[in-house]
Amino acid sequence: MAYITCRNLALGYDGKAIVSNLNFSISPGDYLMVVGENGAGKSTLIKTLLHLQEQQAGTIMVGDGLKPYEIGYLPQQTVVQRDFPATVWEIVLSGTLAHGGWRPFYTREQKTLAEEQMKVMGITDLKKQCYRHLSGGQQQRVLLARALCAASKIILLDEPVTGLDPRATMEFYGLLKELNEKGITVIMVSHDLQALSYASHVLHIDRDDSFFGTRKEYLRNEKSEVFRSTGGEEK
Ligand SMILES: Nc1ncnc2c1ncn2[C@@H]1O[C@H](COP(=O)(O)OP(=O)(O)OP(=O)(O)O)[C@@H](O)[C@H]1O
Repeated sequence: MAYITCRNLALGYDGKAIVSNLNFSISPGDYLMVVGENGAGKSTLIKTLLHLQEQQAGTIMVGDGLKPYEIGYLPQQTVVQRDFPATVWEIVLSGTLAHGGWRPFYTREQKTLAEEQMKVMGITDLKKQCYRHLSGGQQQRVLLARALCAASKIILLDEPVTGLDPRATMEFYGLLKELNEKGITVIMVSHDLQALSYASHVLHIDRDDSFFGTRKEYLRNEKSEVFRSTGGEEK
C-alpha cells in the first residue's frame, strides 16, 4: 500500500491555482524526483505534503501507517541558515524534537538517536564544531542527520545540492542512495539532471498537465526532452 496517494490535487494561493490535476503516489522504498520549471509549484507541493498548507482541491490519502512526524524535511538553505550559530550536535539533536514535543532537556534515547544518525552520516568528528564554519557538503550531512532524527520513513529534500561543488554533490547523492537502499523513501525536488539516474519515479509538474511515472517512462516521454535539452537546468 502507498504511503501517500494524491488524486486530482490543485495547489495554489489565495484561491488561485498554480497547478491542478496532480495525480501520483509514493510507496515505501520509492525515490521520487520532482521536477518542473521555476515557479511551477514544486516547493508549494512540499509545503502541502508537510501539512504546512492546504490544497485547493483533490485529496491526499495517507496509508501504510505513515504518521506526520515520520516525514523528515531538508529545506532549501538560505544564506542566513548557512550562518546559523549553533554546534553540529545542537542541530542534529534538535531533529529529535519532532517526536515527543518540547521538554526542558533531551532524554537519553534522543541523544542516542542523534549519535547514531551522526555516525550514519560520518560527521561524529564534527560534533563540537560550529555549523557555520563547515563546508557546504558537511552542512548538508548535518541537515540530513537532523532530518533522519525527525523521520524514520520518508525524507523530503528541496534542491539539496544547490551551492555544492561536483564532488560534494556526488557524495551527497551517494549518501541518499545508501539511505534509499536501506529502505528510506526519498522525495527530492531538483533541477539537476544527474539526480535523475538515482530516481525510481519522476513527477514533472506542469500546470494542469503534469507527468508521473517511473524514470524509464519519463525518459520516453516528451516532457523529459525539455529537461535534457537544457543540460539539466530548466529555463
Ligand atoms: N506564500 C505565497 N503566496 C502567494 N504566492 C506564492 C507564495 N509562495 C509561492 N508563491 C507563488 O507560487 C508559485 C509557485 O512557487 P513555488 O515556490 O512552489 O515554485 P517552485 O517550482 O518551487 O519554483 P523554483 O524552482 O523557483 O524554486 C510562484 O509563482 C510563486 O510566486
